[in-house]
Amino acid sequence: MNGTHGSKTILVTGVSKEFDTVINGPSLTSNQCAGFLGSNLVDFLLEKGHRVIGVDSFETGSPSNLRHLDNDTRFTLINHNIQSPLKELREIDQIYNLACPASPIQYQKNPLGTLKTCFLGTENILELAKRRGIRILHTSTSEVYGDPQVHPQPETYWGNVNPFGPRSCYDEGKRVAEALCYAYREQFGVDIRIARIFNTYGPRMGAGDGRVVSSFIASAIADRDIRVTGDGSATRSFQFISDCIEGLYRLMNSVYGDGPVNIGNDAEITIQRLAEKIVELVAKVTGKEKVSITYHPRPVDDTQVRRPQIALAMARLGWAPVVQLEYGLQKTIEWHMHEACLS
Ligand SMILES: O=C(O)[C@H]1O[C@H](OP(=O)(O)OP(=O)(O)OC[C@H]2O[C@@H](n3ccc(=O)[nH]c3=O)[C@H](O)[C@@H]2O)[C@H](O)[C@@H](O)[C@@H]1O
Repeated sequence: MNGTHGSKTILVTGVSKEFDTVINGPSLTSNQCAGFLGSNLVDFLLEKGHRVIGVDSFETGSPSNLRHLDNDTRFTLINHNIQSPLKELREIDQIYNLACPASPIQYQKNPLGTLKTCFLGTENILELAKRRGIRILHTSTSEVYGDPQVHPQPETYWGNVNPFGPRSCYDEGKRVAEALCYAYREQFGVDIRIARIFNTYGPRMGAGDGRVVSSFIASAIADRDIRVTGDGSATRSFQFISDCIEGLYRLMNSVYGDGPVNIGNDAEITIQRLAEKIVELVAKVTGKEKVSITYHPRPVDDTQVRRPQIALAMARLGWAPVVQLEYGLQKTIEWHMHEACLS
C-alpha cells in the first residue's frame, strides 16, 4: 500500500441518491449517479480522516442521503454536472470518478446522457487530474465484458458487447471511458486506477433503483410478487457494498496502475435462487406470508452469466470480499424496512 497515511482532500463524483425521482421524473439527468456507491464512499473516507468534496448535479432532487453530513465541515458538496469542465480545485489530492447511472432501467432512460457522462464527464475529470498532477480512480463495470463467452471473467477478457442495442449506451460508454483513461495515461502520464465493479448491493440502493436485489427486497416487504425477468437461470455474483468500498480504497492507494482490476464477489448464484432466498428472509424478518415469484420477458441483451475472477485484486491489493450473501441480504432488508417505515 502506498500513500494511505495522512489526511487528504478527495474529490468524489456522483454522490447523491434520488432513485425514485430519477425513475418517476421527467428525465434522467446524465450526471445523476444513483449515489449508492458515492454516498457510502464519502462516509468511509470521512471515517478514515480525510476531507471530501462531493460533486453531483442534483437536477432531479435534493441530496437526502447526505443530510447527515450537513454540519460536517470536512465535507463540501458542489452542484455541478461533470459533462461541463470543473473549475480549478487547487486543494484536491485524489479523485474517485463514480458519476454515472448504473441501473439498466436508469441508464437506458437517457442513453445520450449516459454516453455523455461516460465520455465528456470522464474526459473532464481526467483533465482535472492532469492539470493537478493527481491520481484518479475511475469506476468501470463488469458490463464491459458484455454477455461473456469466457466464464468466470478475468481482466484479460475483451468481452462480448453489442454496440448497437439498448445497453450499448452504458456498455460502450464505460468501454470508451476506460480507453480515455488509457489514452490520458499514455499521452499525458496521468496516474490512473480502474476498478471493474461487479454487481453490488446493500443499504442506500433505493427501492426504486431497479436493480435486482433492491427490487426483490422492496417487493417482498410490500407484499408484492417478486418479478423475475427471464426464467431465473441467469446468474450473478453479488458483492456487499462494504466489500466494494474497501476494494476501491485499496486500489486507489495501491502501487498497481497497470490496468483494470475486477472488484466483485466470486460466489455465483442464479436469479431464481436469489429470489427464493429473499422470499424466505423477508418472511422470517416480517413474520408475514411468503410472497410469490412471477416470471416476465427477459430484457434485450440481458447478460446470462457473470462471475469475476478476483485473483488480481487478491494478489495486488491484498483484498477479497468478506461479507456472505445471507448476512448482506439481512442488513439490506433491515435498511429497506427502516426506509419503508419512514416513508
Ligand atoms: O448491480 C450492479 O452492480 C450492476 O447492475 C447492472 O447489471 P445487471 O447485472 O443487469 O443488473 P440487474 O438489473 O440487477 O439484473 C440482474 C439480473 O436480474 C434480473 N432482474 C432484474 C431486476 C428485476 O426486477 N428482476 C430480475 O429478474 C435481470 O434480468 C438480470 O438477469 C449494471 O448494468 C451494472 O453496471 C452494474 O454493475
